[in-house]
Amino acid sequence: MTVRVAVAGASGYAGGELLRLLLGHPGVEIGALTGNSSAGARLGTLQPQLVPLAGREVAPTTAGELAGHDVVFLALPHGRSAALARELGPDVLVVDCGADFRLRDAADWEKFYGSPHPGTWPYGLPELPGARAALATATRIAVPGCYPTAVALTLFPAYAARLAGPEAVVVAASGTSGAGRTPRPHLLGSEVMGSMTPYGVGGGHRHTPEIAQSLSQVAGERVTVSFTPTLAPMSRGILATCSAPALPGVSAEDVRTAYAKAYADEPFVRLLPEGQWPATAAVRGANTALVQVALDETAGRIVAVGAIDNLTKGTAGGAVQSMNLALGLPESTGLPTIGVAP
Ligand SMILES: NC(=O)C1=CN([C@@H]2O[C@H](COP(=O)(O)OP(=O)(O)OC[C@H]3O[C@@H](n4cnc5c(N)ncnc54)[C@H](OP(=O)(O)O)[C@@H]3O)[C@@H](O)[C@H]2O)C=CC1
Ligand SMILES: CC(=O)N[C@@H](CCC(=O)OP(=O)(O)O)C(=O)O
Repeated sequence: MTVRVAVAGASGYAGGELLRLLLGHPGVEIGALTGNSSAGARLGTLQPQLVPLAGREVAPTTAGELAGHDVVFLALPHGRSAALARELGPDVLVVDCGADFRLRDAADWEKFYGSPHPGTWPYGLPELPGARAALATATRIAVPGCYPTAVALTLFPAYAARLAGPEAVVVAASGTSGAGRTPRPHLLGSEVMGSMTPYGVGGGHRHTPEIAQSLSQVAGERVTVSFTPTLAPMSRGILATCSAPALPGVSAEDVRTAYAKAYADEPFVRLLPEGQWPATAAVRGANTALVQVALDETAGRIVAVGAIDNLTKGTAGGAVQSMNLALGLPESTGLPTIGVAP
């Protein structure tokens, strides 16, 4: 089976990573590549790493250009997906890398995105309990945000096993590609190199409700999250340091056993051997999450750390993984698990 795939937002970081992965996918033929300000340019001038597509012209992002494909990936700014998706038939698999359809709670959406709630699609994080069944029959998929992917994979086993109390604390560092390709002063090399700084502090980051949504769903109760993102001087990668209160009587062995059980059969999540902690360099370009966990007995907290590549497992790799499930293909098809290090 070969499916014809279009990528809207092909000139951006997420679109570029999607195309890198799709070029190595044996069941895919790459159709339309669309952009906005870059329409009319050759892709090779925008994404020189995508050598086989260098001569392809970027088309404008319209429903007409995206029609006639089996799968359409949307890698567009927030708010641009709903209108396009409505014009693509119900039989087309639409995989949205943006935030528009991730949140179930309309009030959360309106508070953090400042616009009417566009709706909710099946959430493209296959490792979450119950997600694979929903994705197998989906024709619309909401790819999680990069921080929410990293945090959910790092913390959910503690909630699934009922080991943690409902107040999670997360500090996560991201590489600058997480902010997209639009030039902004705080992303200048001279601002980022040799420096780290937090942003969205105090519950203001729009990924806070998305993280809480996943953890609450797994926990079966409302989990609150204190989330502090930081910008790190690297192009790719997220390192999420997460903790939650250990419930009374929970032992280090309980914690280790819960994580080992959760990830025993997962193709893309690896619980590291005891004592080894994740590093972003090890997952660069791979659809892998590396996770480690410990019980801090003095503080009474479960501490877990996860590393992903924000553009691979955090966006494009997760999107292709979900596409595979929705098309009935083996979930790992076309997805690298080997990182590029150093
Ligand atoms: N970067 C990341 O790590 C992650 C990104 N995402 C999501 O993926 C989506 C794309 O992000 P990213 O690739 O980083 O962003 P970029 O800024 O790198 O790319 C944005 C893309 O959208 C196009 N675009 C810009 N404005 C419009 C418009 N008005 N109408 C149609 N197309 C437009 C751009 O086209 P042109 O260049 O031609 O103007 C470009 O192709 C976002 O929703 C983002 O939240 C999700 C998880 C992680
Ligand atoms: C470093 C950086 O700026 N990261 C982005 C998150 C990127 C991501 O996952 O985003 P979406 O929800 O936009 O899809 C941010 O904090 O806004």
